[in-house]
Amino acid sequence: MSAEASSNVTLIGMPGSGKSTIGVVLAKRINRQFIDTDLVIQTTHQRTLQEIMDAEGFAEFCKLEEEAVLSVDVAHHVVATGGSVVYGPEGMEHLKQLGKVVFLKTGLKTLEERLSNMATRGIALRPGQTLEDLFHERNRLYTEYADITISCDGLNVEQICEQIEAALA
Ligand SMILES: Nc1ncnc2c1ncn2[C@@H]1O[C@H](COP(=O)(O)OP(=O)(O)O)[C@@H](O)[C@H]1O
Ligand SMILES: O=C(O)C1=C[C@@H](OP(=O)(O)O)[C@@H](O)[C@H](O)C1
Ligand SMILES: [Mg+2]
Repeated sequence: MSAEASSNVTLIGMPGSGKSTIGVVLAKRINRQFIDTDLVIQTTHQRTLQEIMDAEGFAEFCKLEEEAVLSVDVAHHVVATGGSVVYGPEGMEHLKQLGKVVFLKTGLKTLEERLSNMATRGIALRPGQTLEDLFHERNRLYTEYADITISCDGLNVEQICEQIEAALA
């Protein structure tokens, strides 16, 4: 990995774990640009994530998400991803090449409190899958891909940024 490429920091974790919120604050604090792959998908396809998910379904959404991730070619960025990014192994390999991958680990209770709008938030749930099922399935994948894991429960955005910065130093 080149020094230039390794300057990126990619945030992964469950929907509601704070990737988009923390990403932009972290970028400002450590003087990087910010990119959210959810917005790359939306602007590329000129549709909201929910519209894509409703029209195309889970498998196609994941394919479009991986394509969007593979199109990201940046340096000195904080990259916030969508929670389902870990279903795309090639996309994850690409993000690992671009820099450090940080897992924002958040407990199920915190996520349940934050994700009151599950039905409209465009979460890639398979038929019959609950948030708890998803939580267990995804946590294994996030852990596998993470270079750094931050336990976020009980911390505010600034405290999480401080922990990420300390782990990157
Ligand atoms: N550390 C935190 N403490 C309290 N609320 C948070 C924290 N991080 C994120 N949030 C809130 O949780 C919600 C989901 O955050 P978001 O950044 O959209 O998560 P993600 O991008 O991982 O889905 C938002 O309402 C955000 O304000
Ligand atoms: O985890 C998921 O299944 C998803 C999370 C969303 O992003 P956030 O993790 O930023 O909410 C978005 O990519 C899409 O709606 C699917
Ligand atoms: Mg987000």
